[in-house]
Amino acid sequence: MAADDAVVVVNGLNFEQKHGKERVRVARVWRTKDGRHFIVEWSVGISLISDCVAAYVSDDNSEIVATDTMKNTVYAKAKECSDQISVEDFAILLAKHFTSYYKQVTTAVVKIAEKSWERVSVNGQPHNHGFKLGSEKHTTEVIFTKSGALQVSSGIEELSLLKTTQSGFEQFFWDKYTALPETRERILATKVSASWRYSFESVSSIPKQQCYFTETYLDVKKVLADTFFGPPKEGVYSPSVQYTLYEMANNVLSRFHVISTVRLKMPNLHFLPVNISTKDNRSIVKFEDDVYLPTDEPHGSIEACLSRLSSKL
Ligand SMILES: O=c1[nH]c(=O)c2[nH]c(=O)[nH]c2[nH]1
Repeated sequence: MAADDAVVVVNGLNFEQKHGKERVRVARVWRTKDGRHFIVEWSVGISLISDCVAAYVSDDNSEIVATDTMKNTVYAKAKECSDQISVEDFAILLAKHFTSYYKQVTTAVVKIAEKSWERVSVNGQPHNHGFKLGSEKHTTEVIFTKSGALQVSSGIEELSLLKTTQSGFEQFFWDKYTALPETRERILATKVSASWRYSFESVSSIPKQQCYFTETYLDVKKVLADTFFGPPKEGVYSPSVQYTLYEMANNVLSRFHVISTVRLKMPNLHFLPVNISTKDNRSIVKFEDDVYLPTDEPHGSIEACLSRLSSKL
């Protein structure tokens, strides 16, 4: 748990607790006067560290903020947001509310995942109120304490990326169990999970721009994808998932000074060459960098965290 003050001694033992509500689903639509609509769909998780030890050790529930109340608060606060708000700002708004409204709450942890509803175009024109779902999710985690200490992280889940060439894997450690052939030509496919921590330590240090976090999210996503793919014509050679992951993380830290830590998880989703031959060695399908068997079981799992020397992990 985040705060040291969450640990108390009960009957000679250390005790820490928190409670909250998970997967509170809410969608919020904003409508402009000229008929253009905007929508977000969020799944909200709230966890409160509060002084309600009495409820654990006796039948005294008097200090419990009911998780049903937390759920209702999500809808009430969404209603109050008359202007479009980023998922990070909504998480901050909720966390600030819980820590200021309830004297017994010392820390609020709010996690939200936003679905990627994207405006559709019809006949080349952006539609006023039509949206389609992209595959990746925009996530955030906000930790806010009563004293005003803030941590904001954002992330991407399920960002599927694939390139059909400019990837290889050679000169890896060789032992009696190694069978994998070396290659300079393979498909590189992954489903990126990324999370990054902002260096802001209080609400007042966040830039005032309305959709600051949404824009930064889109910019980080672009840096991650552009680094993975390289320039449009020639691409960029990847000698391993590890190398490409490091380049992606490093580019995020060098482009965004407000980000102190970036964590990346990139499964290696194998596309296996297809070679089929008969018993008497007649080839039915001969692999010529064209027919693959896509598989995600098993898959390689590669993850790393890169942070500035000055940052707290
Ligand atoms: O880029 C890769 N990294 C690995 O660690 C690995 N291991 C493996 O079998 N293939 C690959 N590819």
